[in-house]
Amino acid sequence: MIRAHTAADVRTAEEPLLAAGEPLMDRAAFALATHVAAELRERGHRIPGSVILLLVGGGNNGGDALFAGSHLARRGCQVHAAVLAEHPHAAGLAAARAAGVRVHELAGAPDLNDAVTALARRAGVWVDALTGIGARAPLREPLAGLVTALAAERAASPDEPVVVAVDVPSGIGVDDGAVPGPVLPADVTVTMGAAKPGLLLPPAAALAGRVEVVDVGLEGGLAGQAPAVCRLSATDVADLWPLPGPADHKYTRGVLGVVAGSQTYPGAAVLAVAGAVRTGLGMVRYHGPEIPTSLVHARHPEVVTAPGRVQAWAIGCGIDPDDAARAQEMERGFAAGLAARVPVVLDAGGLSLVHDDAHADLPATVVLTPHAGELALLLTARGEDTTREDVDAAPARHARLAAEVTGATVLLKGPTTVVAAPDGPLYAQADATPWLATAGAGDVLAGVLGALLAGYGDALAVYAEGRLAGVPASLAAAAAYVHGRAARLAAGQGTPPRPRDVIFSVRRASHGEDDISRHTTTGQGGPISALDVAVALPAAVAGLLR
Ligand SMILES: NC(=O)C1=CN([C@@H]2O[C@H](COP(=O)(O)OP(=O)(O)OC[C@H]3O[C@@H](n4cnc5c(N)ncnc54)[C@H](O)[C@@H]3O)[C@@H](O)[C@H]2O)[C@@H](O)CC1
Ligand SMILES: Nc1ncnc2c1ncn2[C@@H]1O[C@H](COP(=O)(O)OP(=O)(O)O)[C@@H](O)[C@H]1O
Ligand SMILES: [K+]
Repeated sequence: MIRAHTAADVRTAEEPLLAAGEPLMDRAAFALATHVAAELRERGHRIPGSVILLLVGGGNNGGDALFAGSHLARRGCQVHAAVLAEHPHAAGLAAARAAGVRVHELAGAPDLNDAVTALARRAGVWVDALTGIGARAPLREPLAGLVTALAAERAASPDEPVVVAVDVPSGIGVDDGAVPGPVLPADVTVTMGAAKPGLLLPPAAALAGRVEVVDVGLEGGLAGQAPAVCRLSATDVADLWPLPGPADHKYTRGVLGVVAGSQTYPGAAVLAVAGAVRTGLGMVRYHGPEIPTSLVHARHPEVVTAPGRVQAWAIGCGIDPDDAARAQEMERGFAAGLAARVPVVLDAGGLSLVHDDAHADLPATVVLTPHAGELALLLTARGEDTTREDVDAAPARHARLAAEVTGATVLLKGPTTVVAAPDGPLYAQADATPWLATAGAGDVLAGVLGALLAGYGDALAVYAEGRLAGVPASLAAAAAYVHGRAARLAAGQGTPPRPRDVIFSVRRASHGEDDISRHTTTGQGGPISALDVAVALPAAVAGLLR
């Protein structure tokens, strides 16, 4: 699991170490230099003679780059430092000069953008060390204008330089993932001590490139702090997965009640049921009129239509809340779920059930699965005027707000899926492929999540605040992971990039045991339908449990 910590938590963890004289910046700078060298090698460049430009701001972030630059200069690189602050890190500057880094003091220069762009054109690597966790986004002028000019220069240059961001791409919202102003997109972000929320959360995460976490010795200090944002990896999801044992039967494995599909959208019933059945569970009880039912049976003869006890509900895919008969069935299912205190997934039309505040204080075992447009409608209906654009600009904040307003867990769909409960960490899962942006994919996800929740059976039925707090959110994140993994398999792209807690450690580097392994990706893949995703689910789960 990747655990991201806020800037404040990182500072709290740093304090005692700095007071004890631990050389945190030396470790950060050494690892940064090692990563820059690795990027050069990976692209087939020799390290001696490579031209590197450091973009140096006035804080310790700039200090990291100056010390790293001195290591690289000693290894024969031609290192230029564009120093953009009046008072850069003094010891870093001295070390850089002593090692032969060419220092260009450009703070206040009238032709700043031109001067830096001219240096940038000659460099194969740009190191973005303008600001780190000490800055509040957006970047102020003149840095904002400079970053805009550099981003344009990079996009226009035939041999795109490698951009390595130090700790975070300068200008992102470190704690909330906002992008309120210009940011230079990075290929790699080398982040110190722990990932930061903005490196996992959309929209900023898309500007960070690959994230490498450097072990500077903060783990002990951070262990006591709850992470702000988590990302599950295959191992975490495997640990959460309900495995059938020899004594299990269909009722102990979990039964899911599904209210999905309508005359108008019959396919949604088939897709939600396919998602559930192929995720694995004891039984699906499907509730619907003749038309979706016959289609569901044609594809899934194992589905039962007799009413009876269930361990979870999935309600709303392919249902228009204005369809009075179907709306009534959704309400009946929801009321039954709440009365029995079993988990309920509300998707698509089912979200209208929580548009008014009749259900003000839902348990976190109710999981809402809106996309950005549906979340905006829900929040607006609950008195928080919100547009789809607002949600896209700050997905995590709006998912959390909806969780607070309703009490439910909220899984917000999108290129990165964000899960928020009223408290506890956020989850940000980026395991899918843009091929998944296709009609019906959300119906499959509702089935996956319903099956997973049903698989926890009565353990979640008695969920209160205690031992299982946070479990619905982690299961929602697990469902997003498996859904994304199935989409990648279906598209022929292999398994999701493997996130690692510590991708690179200083200790390993100094022993020469370079442990950087590469992502398991197989090309661009090809188009998929929602049904293809459902079909790939058993293989996605099996691959996970290997
Ligand atoms: N405390 C330490 O010893 C360590 C710190 N580390 C590095 O230090 C960084 C934090 O350093 P600092 O606390 O000095 O802060 P930063 O270096 O993140 O930022 C401070 C600088 O940015 C400027 N600034 C702030 N907001 C701005 C804005 N909106 N627009 C333009 N300029 C702005 C400030 O005037 C100041 O010059 C981390 O991100 C990390 O890179 C690492 O070296 C690990 C050890
Ligand atoms: N660009 C993207 N990259 C990866 N996954 C995406 C992207 N866009 C959408 N998705 C995923 O595709 C699914 C679409 O669901 P949804 O919008 O509910 O579609 P539908 O209502 O047609 O089923 C969600 O799981 C979402 O997270
Ligand atoms: K930076």
